[in-house]
Amino acid sequence: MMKWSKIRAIAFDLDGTLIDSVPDLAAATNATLVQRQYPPVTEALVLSWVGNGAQVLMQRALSYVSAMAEDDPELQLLLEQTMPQFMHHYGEHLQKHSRLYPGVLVTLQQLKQAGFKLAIVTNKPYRFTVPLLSAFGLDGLFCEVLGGDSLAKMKPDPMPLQHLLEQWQLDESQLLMIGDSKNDILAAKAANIMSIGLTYGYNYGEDIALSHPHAVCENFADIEQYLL
Ligand SMILES: O=C(O)COP(=O)(O)O
Repeated sequence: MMKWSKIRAIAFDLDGTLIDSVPDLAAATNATLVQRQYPPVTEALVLSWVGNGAQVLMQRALSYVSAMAEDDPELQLLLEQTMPQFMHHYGEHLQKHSRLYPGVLVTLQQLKQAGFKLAIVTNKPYRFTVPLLSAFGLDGLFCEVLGGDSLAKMKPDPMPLQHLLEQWQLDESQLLMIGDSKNDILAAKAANIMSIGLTYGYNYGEDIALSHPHAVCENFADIEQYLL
């Protein structure tokens, strides 16, 4: 039986949960596409491609503009050539237009104050995750930061969450995953831990409730009712 009162540590997703990062991801995607002589795409399209890390985002973007299938070997080759350009552009944009969602900073501070161990478990490459956290004054709050490339597998694989369980010597009932995407909820279920789904982020246009997290919240601060 899963119980909120057992939770001692919380893993947070980043994009679409703590930070609205799509404006900068879209700017970097478009700078890359234009550099490759493709037309730019809308922010709404980029939003629908976020969730499985930088490489898959660019793979979806290139497939869209070139009309090649995502698994076409020619697209794979193009992707390999294009990734360094995307990584450069995203490094340039990182926090230009991104913003923290309402209530994030205060709620995280209160949870830390209450004694919860906090971690970031994102599919964003690690090298962008750390500077983004510090740009928004969040860096001191987390004892562990795992990027999409920190371990051999990323969400929806449970590996990053299993890593935290092991690292922190926690029982499965003591770790909670909070995120906006089905990748977060699937990873939590595969790791046999509790999860909260947030409705305001990016989930490929799907209702997060369809992934059956243990609770659904409309605002970040609403998570407090289960924890404080
Ligand atoms: O970078 C992505 O594709 C998604 O990142 P997230 O796991 O923080 O939502």
